[in-house]
Amino acid sequence: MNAQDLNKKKAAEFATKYIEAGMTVGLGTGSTVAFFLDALAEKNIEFTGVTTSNRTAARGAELGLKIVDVDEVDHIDVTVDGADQVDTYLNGIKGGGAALLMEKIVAKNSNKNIWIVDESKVKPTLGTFPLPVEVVPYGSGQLERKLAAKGLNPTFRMTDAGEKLVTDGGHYILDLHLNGIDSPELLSQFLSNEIGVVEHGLFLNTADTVIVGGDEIQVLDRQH
Ligand SMILES: O=C[C@H](O)[C@H](O)[C@H](O)COP(=O)(O)O
Repeated sequence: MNAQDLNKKKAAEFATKYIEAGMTVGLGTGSTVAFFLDALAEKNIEFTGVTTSNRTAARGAELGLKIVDVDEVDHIDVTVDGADQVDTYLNGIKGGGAALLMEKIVAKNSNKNIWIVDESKVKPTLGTFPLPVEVVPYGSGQLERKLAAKGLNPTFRMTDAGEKLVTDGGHYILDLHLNGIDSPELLSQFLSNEIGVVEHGLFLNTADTVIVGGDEIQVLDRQH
């Protein structure tokens, strides 16, 4: 296992401390969350897991975990998810695995959000990781041109087969290749107001705690 994966695994294993029997737990998506699912299965406690993607639902089922959809629960105690980049205010970019829409819905319905990342993902400012924007297929070419004219350097996310990637929700992803984001709040507002944008990967004021895997584990808590 390479150093980055080892650090993801360390953060994921540490996060299981926050999960108690009987809880309803939002389960994010991605390679770091995959380590978390393994560690949770090993912990062998009863809990209800709320999925954020077909991938997480399938892996959870393979591990014998109880997995339900978000509308089947009346609350979510805590959600554990990965992130692609996290800044010093604990804002982040998510969606590298194309699961941002369901992840944001689950996060916004959770009492607490914990992110698990390896140390290479913590940056002073956001934006060197391409920002995913989930868009309705109809008119997405027009939207791409509009975002390009704004200097936001969009590209459609493609599959290995050379097709436009389709998310679990049936949408496309436009990745914005930015050179840093001066104001995440303004960009978030701008994107949210564009017709055809379903959701974007800026997760602002969402994470309560970020667990950073490195030589040592760092636990960063949001200052409310
Ligand atoms: O859409 C995917 C998610 O936002 C992931 O949590 C994020 O991309 C981090 O993924 P990974 O743990 O594989 O680096």
